[in-house]
Amino acid sequence: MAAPHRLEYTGVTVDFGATRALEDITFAIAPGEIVGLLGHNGAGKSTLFNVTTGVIGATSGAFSIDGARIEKRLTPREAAQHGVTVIHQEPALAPNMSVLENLFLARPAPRAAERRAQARAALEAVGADLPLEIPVEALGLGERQLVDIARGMLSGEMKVLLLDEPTAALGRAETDALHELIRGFAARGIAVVYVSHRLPDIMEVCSRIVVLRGGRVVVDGPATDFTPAKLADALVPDLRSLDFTHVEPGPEVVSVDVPGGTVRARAGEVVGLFGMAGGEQFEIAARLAGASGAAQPYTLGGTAVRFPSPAHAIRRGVFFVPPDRDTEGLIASETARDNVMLPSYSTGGARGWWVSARSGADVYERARAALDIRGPSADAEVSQFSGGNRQKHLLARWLYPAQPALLILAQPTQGVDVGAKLDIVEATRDAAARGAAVLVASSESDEIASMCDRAYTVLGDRLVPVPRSSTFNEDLLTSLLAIAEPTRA
Ligand SMILES: Nc1ncnc2c1ncn2[C@@H]1O[C@H](COP(=O)(O)OP(=O)(O)OP(=O)(O)O)[C@@H](O)[C@H]1O
Repeated sequence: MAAPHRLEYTGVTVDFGATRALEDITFAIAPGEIVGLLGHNGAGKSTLFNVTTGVIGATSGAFSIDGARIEKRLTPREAAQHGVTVIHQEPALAPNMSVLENLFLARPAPRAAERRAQARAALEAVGADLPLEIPVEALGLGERQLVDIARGMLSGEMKVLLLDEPTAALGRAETDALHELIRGFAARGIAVVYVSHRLPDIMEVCSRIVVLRGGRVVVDGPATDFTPAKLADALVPDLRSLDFTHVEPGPEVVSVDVPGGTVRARAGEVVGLFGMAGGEQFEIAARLAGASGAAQPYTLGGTAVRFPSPAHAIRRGVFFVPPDRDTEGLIASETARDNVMLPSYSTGGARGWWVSARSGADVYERARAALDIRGPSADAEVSQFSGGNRQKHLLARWLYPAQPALLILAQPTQGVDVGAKLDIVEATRDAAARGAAVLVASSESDEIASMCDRAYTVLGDRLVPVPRSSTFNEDLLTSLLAIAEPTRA
């Protein structure tokens, strides 16, 4: 008789009130398979993971692990005991506790010597030779993810590994290392489900592709059947092209001296700030918006400014979308509409923005249509929207209620699906066409290339202007390598 499937879903359906997030999900994964789970924002990927890890219960249907059928909702701990491990983009670890303490957090710990031996074995299994006593906050993101995976290994035999956008914030080398580790796990018979909006990552490691749309499985086949274009088409059948028109730039809006040179942007321009993952470009972005400890003096619309807080910057039309959407941007318990309209309610009237002439509801609906936001109604809590649709709310807040003078976006299209990327690029180009200067800070060269008129590459005390060209994406990477080389030597 054939070995049972490692993981099998049979008729899993999940309703959130009137929203059906998953409908009759039925598919099985063999030991050693690496399945790429794809779908646009709100398609149901996180919901399926949450059912599998016991975060939520299915409305109907069940799943089984190694043939053992699981009908009722497990606690997350029971799910771990069944061999289910999940890795998120940002690992859920206690930052100021040590590696060792984190490994045994919320689980029965053996005696000290045994604990250390088990910890070492688990870290070795994930290829992480880390000191046990160092606080987790001292580690890089890639290393923190490895600690998280090692934690999963301590629960017993790992049977199923769920990866939820694990590489979204990783650099190339860390991504390669993680992929190698995933392949190793698969070779040992673990079933892997890999969620990512980065199609090249999926194509690189997955042996099979499952696409969700509207909570249902719409495509299921071997990865070799797909080209990137075919995949994009399966995800968003009516994908438009990424072209945009450049407007003739107006007067200079911003000029700021940073180590290595001066960053300038004119009205109508979208200018990239490109660098390493977690690099200086994000600090520059936050400083301009008053969102960093050190207030940065610079020239805005011809006058010298220095914003001690985001509120000061907002009053001058400097809007900032930070990279970490959920913790820095949105208020989970407020409605979707209020999350978009909130800053305008407090300051809009005084400045006579057009928001004051219309009701907030109109503005919200306009933003929602322009960004193609999908999910529950405007009155639902924003936490009920999927990750990508939450992100669109944050962008909507700064793009629609008021016209920005300077719009600063950090990784605006990270974690959103291919269709949503286009919506965001269009909305950003539109803000520029209406007269804003836009700065886009990113560590993804293709994100910069998809929306910017030109860019600066920043690293350490170096700043290199990169003009747009037909090889813009490669030029960005080359410029980063060129300034990174001497510092490595
Ligand atoms: N707590 C909740 N309450 C109500 N609706 C929810 C809740 N969580 C998710 N949903 C809805 O379930 C659907 C599926 O969302 P899910 O988060 O699974 O999507 P996803 O595929 O992971 O999307 P993304 O790529 O944007 O993270 C969406 O319509 C979402 O609005």
